[in-house]
Amino acid sequence: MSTRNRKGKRGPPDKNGAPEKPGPEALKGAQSQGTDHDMQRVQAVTTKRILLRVTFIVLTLGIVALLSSQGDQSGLTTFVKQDETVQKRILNVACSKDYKKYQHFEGCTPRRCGRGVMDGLVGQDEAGQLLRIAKRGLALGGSNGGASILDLHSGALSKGDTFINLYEMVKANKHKTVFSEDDFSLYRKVKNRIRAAIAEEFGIQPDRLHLTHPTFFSRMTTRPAKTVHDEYWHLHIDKETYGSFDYTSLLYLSDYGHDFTGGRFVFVDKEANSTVEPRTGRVSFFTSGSENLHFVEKVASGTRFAITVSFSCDTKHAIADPHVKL
Ligand SMILES: O=C(O)CCC(=O)C(=O)O
Ligand SMILES: [Fe+2]
Repeated sequence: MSTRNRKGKRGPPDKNGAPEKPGPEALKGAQSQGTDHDMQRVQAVTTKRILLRVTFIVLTLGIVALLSSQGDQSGLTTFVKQDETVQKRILNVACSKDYKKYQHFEGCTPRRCGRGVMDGLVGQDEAGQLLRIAKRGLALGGSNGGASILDLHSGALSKGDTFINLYEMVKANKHKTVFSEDDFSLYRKVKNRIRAAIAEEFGIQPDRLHLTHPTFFSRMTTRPAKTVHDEYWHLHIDKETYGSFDYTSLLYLSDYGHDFTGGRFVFVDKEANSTVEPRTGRVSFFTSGSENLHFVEKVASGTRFAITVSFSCDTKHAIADPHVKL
């Protein structure tokens, strides 16, 4: 806005309607008085504008920083990042109403629901050894599509477009056993540690939690799916998908952003989805009802290894620890 225009409009009209012409001295004084006054107004308005702009910029930057620290524009937040180490991070979530329709096992069925991540539970050397076990077993089979599994308990192994039984194949081919008692002993030790951590978190006696089927190693790649078994990325509820699950845990054997991209675990919540970024040795666990609806993103590059270790409150669904099959 120009001060000259405002000044022109404000001058009183003379009798002819023309603005009165003040004398030179008056004009000088009036001009200098008007100029000082106007200068002060201009400065005040300019200062106010600068302050408003600075406030606006600071607020905008603050909001952008807050949003980027919490998630991206798609409403995705990160529960645990790959490059952080968490002793234990817990989020309590309200148990779904679905529990009413399931059989209740007092002292075991979740009364409190939630999810948690622990990085210190399984050592890097243990995770490395478990990865070698997974690779050794999966090398004897492997899906034609992007998802292969190996179940140490039953011997189920993806092969081509179907599954074979690794233990039967080994027996039929008169191979030496693929896994040693040390391998199984490590597997049991790690499984029991995960079980104890879940039991402690949810206030359950560990022996009330029974290992259940399916408990398996998984290998996920970028290969296109050949059968439905390769479609690991679907949204699901473990309790609905697997029936026997009450508490699910995942032990990651590879690193998001290093060994593979994509492949993050995603909890689907009302407000915003939240991811667990796999990290070698990281244990993620949660109650298996619809309060923990989830999916795994498609792997975009590399290979992702994990173990799904699942527990049931129902003794009918208990499976035995794996041993060397002779
Ligand atoms: O591997 C994962 O991160 C999750 C797998 C999963 O959702 C499942 O096995 O039910
Ligand atoms: Fe699942």
